[in-house]
Amino acid sequence: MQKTIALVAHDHKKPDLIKWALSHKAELCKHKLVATGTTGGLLQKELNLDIHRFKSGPLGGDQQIGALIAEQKLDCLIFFWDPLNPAPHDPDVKALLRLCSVWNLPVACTTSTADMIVTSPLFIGDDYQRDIPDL
Ligand SMILES: O=C(CO)COP(=O)(O)O
Repeated sequence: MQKTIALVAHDHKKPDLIKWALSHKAELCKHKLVATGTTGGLLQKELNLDIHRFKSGPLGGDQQIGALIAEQKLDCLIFFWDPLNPAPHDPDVKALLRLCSVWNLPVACTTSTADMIVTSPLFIGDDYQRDIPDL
């Protein structure tokens, strides 16, 4: 089943995300891809895939992706945030990660976790239904 996957990386982590996405292009191209602005532009160029680009993270892109989660329109987030450099929009970053926990969304913040998510039979198959809050 086609899923919607969001791809986001902070500036120092963008090379890692591009490398990771190239190595999983065969799986990623089966799904609908969305991204924050700058990340999406780079990925589009490197992967040559159609990617819906939201606003840049500091301009509200993280919040737009958060809204997708709250509306149950997102299936997975790959978010390589930067633990070594402060972001001006840190509250937005925190809010996005918080919503992943609220909605039990599969989220990867490292390449190893991202590898495991997109190669998991639970991700690739159609049967797995994650629990979502009954609010
Ligand atoms: O800041 C970001 C995520 O918090 C990413 O935004 P960009 O993809 O526009 O750089």
